[in-house]
Amino acid sequence: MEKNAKIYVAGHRGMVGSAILRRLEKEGYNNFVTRVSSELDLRNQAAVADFFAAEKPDYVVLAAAKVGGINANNIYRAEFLYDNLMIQNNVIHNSYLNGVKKLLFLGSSCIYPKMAPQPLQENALLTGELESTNEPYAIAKIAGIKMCDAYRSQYGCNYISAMPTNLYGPHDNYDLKNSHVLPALIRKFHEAKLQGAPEVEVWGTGTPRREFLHVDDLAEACYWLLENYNEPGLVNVGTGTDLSIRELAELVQRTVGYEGTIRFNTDYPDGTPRKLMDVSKLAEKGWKATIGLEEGVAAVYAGAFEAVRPA
Ligand SMILES: NC(=O)c1ccc[n+]([C@@H]2O[C@H](COP(=O)([O-])OP(=O)(O)OC[C@H]3O[C@@H](n4cnc5c(N)ncnc54)[C@H](OP(=O)(O)O)[C@@H]3O)[C@@H](O)[C@H]2O)c1
Ligand SMILES: C[C@@H]1O[C@H](OP(=O)(O)OP(=O)(O)OC[C@H]2O[C@@H](n3cnc4c(=O)[nH]c(N)nc43)[C@H](O)[C@@H]2O)[C@@H](O)[C@H](O)[C@@H]1O
Repeated sequence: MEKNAKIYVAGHRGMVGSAILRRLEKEGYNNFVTRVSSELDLRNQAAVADFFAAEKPDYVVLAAAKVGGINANNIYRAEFLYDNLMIQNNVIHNSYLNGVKKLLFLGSSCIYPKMAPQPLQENALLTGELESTNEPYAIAKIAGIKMCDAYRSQYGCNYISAMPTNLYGPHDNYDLKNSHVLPALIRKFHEAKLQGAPEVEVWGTGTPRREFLHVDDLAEACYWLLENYNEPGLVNVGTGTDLSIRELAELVQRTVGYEGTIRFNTDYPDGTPRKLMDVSKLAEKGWKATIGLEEGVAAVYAGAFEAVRPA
């Protein structure tokens, strides 16, 4: 990308968008256009059309989305489908109408079938049933991938799709009802330690396995993709290693220094048993994650994670 190119980072205030913005600023890019959702609701087709016509960005990072953990996905099924479809359709279509040179779309590892062979390869997409708890969100993300490819096929748009695994890092969401597991556990153990609580509740059985990538590693991968990757289809972005939720809880317990007990509440769903991604496609092109989980969680905790965001 040209150093003076105008880059629109949609969702720049979120965990991923802010990490990508930090990475691009570090590289010397300084011609950004951003909007918070109260200024520009990306579900609003007319507002997005006016925004793109006025700003005409050269590049777009689409990191705006309705995002949440297993509980939020399972409860707000309509919002996860509607919001994400509207955001994607409006940003991708108006990028095309306004001649955006390249767009990076962010999907998620939940797009793969619940029981697909592990580690998950990109060609597993649409080969089986999805996990029910986040099917609406996954369907929206799959639509985004297919839309990028359809606009490449019909209009020659260079729109690429990256599939990150579960992420964590600065500006994560710590709302205990709607967040992902890692920020939730960091907050739960932290508050239990402060309050001297005898136990911490962990959802599910503790047996599912998850892969966790620090968001600064993701931002590095996204920068590489923006500079070097111009192919249709999708590319997994992860660490290539996973652990059980029980092991994760014990890791966070050690990091926080909490000495009480862990209680598993199976009233909550486990979700997908495992979703370890095959990261060889990006590894063959020279990118690998560098931040280990123990180190990353310690850094997040030491950063005295931000106040809980409004629900
Ligand atoms: N977190 C993960 O574990 C994870 C894993 C895989 C993939 N991803 C993907 O990464 C991307 C970003 O996720 P994240 O974790 O950074 O989420 P996040 O912290 O919740 O940030 C989402 C951003 O989207 C913006 N947004 C939401 N609805 C909007 C609307 N109607 N109009 C305009 N902006 C809107 C928000 O803007 P405001 O702040 O201005 O309200 C927010 O900054 C998403 O595509 C997500 O699917 C995330
Ligand atoms: C990357 C994201 O993965 C998401 O799936 P997924 O990893 O199961 O979403 P998480 O909410 O991170 O849950 C991962 C696992 O951690 C368990 N878990 C244990 N304690 C907690 C807790 O306190 N909070 C939460 N949230 N989970 C907890 C949860 O039951 C599940 O088995 C998708 O729903 C999203 O759409 C997105 O794709």
